[in-house]
Amino acid sequence: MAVVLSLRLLLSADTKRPSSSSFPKSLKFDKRTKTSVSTPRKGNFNPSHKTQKVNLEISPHRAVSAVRLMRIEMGGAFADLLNEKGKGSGENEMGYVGRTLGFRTRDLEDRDLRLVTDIVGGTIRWKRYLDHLISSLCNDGNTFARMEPLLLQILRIGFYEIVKLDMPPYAVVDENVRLAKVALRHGAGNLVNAILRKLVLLMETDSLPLPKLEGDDRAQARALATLHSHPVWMVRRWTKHLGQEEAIRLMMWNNSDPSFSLRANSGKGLSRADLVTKLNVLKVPHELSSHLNDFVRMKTGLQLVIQAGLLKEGLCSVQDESAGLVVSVVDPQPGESIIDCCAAPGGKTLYMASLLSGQGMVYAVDINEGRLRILKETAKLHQVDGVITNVHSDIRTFSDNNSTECDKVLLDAPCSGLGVLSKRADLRWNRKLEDMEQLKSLQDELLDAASLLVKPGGVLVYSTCSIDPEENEERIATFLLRHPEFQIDPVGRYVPPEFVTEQGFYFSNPVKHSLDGAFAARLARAL
Ligand SMILES: C[S@@+](CC[C@H](N)C(=O)[O-])C[C@H]1O[C@@H](n2cnc3c(N)ncnc32)[C@H](O)[C@@H]1O
Repeated sequence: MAVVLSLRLLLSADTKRPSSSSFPKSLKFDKRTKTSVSTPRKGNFNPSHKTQKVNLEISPHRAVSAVRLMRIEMGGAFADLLNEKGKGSGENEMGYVGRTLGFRTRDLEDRDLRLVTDIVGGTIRWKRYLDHLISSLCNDGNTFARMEPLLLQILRIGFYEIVKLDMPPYAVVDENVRLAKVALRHGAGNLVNAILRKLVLLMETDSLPLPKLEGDDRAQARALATLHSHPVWMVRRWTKHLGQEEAIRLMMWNNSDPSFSLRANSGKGLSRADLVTKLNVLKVPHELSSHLNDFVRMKTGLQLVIQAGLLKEGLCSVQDESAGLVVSVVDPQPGESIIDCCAAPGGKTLYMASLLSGQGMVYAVDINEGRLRILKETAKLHQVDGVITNVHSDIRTFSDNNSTECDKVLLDAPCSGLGVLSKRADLRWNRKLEDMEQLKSLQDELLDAASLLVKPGGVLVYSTCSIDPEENEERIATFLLRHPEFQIDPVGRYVPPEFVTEQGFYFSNPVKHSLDGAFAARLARAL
């Protein structure tokens, strides 16, 4: 469900991009800084597509991937959107190609869509690594620095297909050259040809120009950042906290294909056994979660689940087990009152509500009205709206103005998301080191506000989808200094022992548990 929720969020975000009048109908990209892409509109929205040129020589997945990558880089699209789309997504994507490049290709088939998903996600993840190779193979530094955006995306796609997807190299060269010639101009095609052929030769002699892991810590961090395609600051941080070997394993996890979990929605009367039957009919390979009764894990087949309408009908949600285990830490019981302080888009609220068996109340507070609206609609769809009250507010104002005290309070705080980089392909490039300080002081403020809403004898759960100790253990340590009325309630009674840290916190480690990274502390307020 989180996926469906975010899809809807993303689509609504898409529609809020600058008006189409500011963009030409189709364009050639001159300078990287001046690039624009045509503005998305809702639905199958390109009435003029029948009159647009159709170029059957260009492979649809490459044209769509190139345009999609351009849009992501411009902030006009989200990297994981394609994972989330069902019927009609091919037509929408081709609409963007038509308006951006001025021609369409043949329609996308399901296989093409899967390729687009792989190529877009992979090209984004491997951006630093690919750019290192591309710039090394350009004749001079200026060629790369001044490369127009569409040309760069075509080259990245070609490099990714050859180096990481192991696709037949000369077919990749031909197809990407053709795309550059048709979408840009003849000379661009020649450049793509020259650079990709150099790459193929280097691959054949196993002599890619990659940095060596040598020199001082900084030099090694830079080399690792290129070899595993992450920002240098993340590598330095993880090397410091985890050691180099573990940091490398983490980066390898972040670069691997994400797996997904589905939660059977008991609120709608669907048991996990019912969900398994449906997945078997769809021939989606899956396994039962060994940690959570309502969850199944799957590596592939999400598109099939979406196309079959299971998410749209509210029968199940896409939710990582690591998030489900945070709810286990809260341990909602029928009859309880629970405040979810940062609730939207509602993954945890909805799961908690489904565990209340119709008795009790989850107050879902969020500062973001749009996201909260989605939570409200999904709660209705999931038939758990009877036990959810939506509150649009900043939790700091809410706790100042309300004397409410509840049995349990969940603060699923805004965080760096460093635990979910395998699912969020572009997040590593958007997150900056400076964000960490701001996030930490926001987390402290939200913790203080949330603590006021816990009744004496009640429980406060602080959680993040970060693996960074400064956002996790450190925030709790400083909170406990400010709030001696709280103490750690070890989570061993609520989650399997492999997730319990020495201090009694819940921690899912992507490398160790093959789940997203997540943290939760359960804090009991004195009577
Ligand atoms: C990590 S997300 C929550 C995800 C959610 N718990 C779930 O499981 O789907 C953080 C949320 O905090 C909200 N938020 C940020 N600052 C807030 C504040 N001061 N008061 C209330 N909500 C806030 C954001 O709008 C965002 O929806």
